[in-house]
Amino acid sequence: MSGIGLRTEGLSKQWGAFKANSDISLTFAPGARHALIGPNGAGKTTFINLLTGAFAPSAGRVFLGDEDITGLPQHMRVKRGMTRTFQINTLFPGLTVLESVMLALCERDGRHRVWHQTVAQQKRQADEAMALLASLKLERDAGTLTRSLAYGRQRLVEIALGLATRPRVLLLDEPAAGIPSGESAELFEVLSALPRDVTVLFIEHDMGLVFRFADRITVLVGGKVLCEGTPDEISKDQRVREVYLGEAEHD
Ligand SMILES: Nc1ncnc2c1ncn2[C@@H]1O[C@H](COP(=O)(O)OP(=O)(O)OP(=O)(O)O)[C@@H](O)[C@H]1O
Repeated sequence: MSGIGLRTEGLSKQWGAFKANSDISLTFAPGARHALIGPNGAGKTTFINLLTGAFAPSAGRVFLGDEDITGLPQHMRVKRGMTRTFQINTLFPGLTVLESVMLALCERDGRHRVWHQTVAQQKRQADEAMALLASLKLERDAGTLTRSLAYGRQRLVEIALGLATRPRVLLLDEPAAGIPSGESAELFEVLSALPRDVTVLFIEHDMGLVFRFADRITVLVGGKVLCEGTPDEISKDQRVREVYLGEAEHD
């Protein structure tokens, strides 16, 4: 499948009088590695929740390619090619890495309620799962229980489960949260090597990783877009330095 863009128009989320997202209009180009940054409470996770359909917007629209998906439930958005990972670990601890990915493939193919599969089907699925694990440099962990993996590798397995849905847009909410810094760079190396037909939007607090791996950056502050641009433009933007990067002491 080819890459697909994502666009929002006037997206807003309000709880009572509190505006967590205000009038956000953004475009994420097909194949982009787009970072969403901003101080704590800026509304980044809320925005992702509006994209995935976990929250209904108070106003505004979401487009996947040319299709208006604002009214679609979450599982239909996954079917259309939009997948997310979470800040928290959501793995089955008692399954091996390979079993976990094969389960995700079964689910994708609608075979999770079928008790019988032919040997040929199983083989195809195992081959696909192993290829996916290889693309994330996880093949040597295929037979390991997910609970026995180092945390950084567990996060990679989560990304493998997301990729098993064959996303065209992958939304990552702090994929490196809780990972030691050496391992988080490795995780981002793997992510940046994903095929360009997957559009990646990620939330990340580590400015080193953001500036190394993003080709576009959007800065959210107080639920609004402060600015958007290339890493070079963002690093030179005086407003960003004052509001956000000053805090993170990025140079
Ligand atoms: N379900 C909810 N009901 C009410 N307020 C909420 C809800 N979810 C989030 N908020 C509020 O919206 C604001 C934005 O939260 P959000 O989690 O989107 O920020 P964030 O930029 O992702 O922050 P962080 O970087 O700390 O994860 C916060 O003040 C939060 O308390």
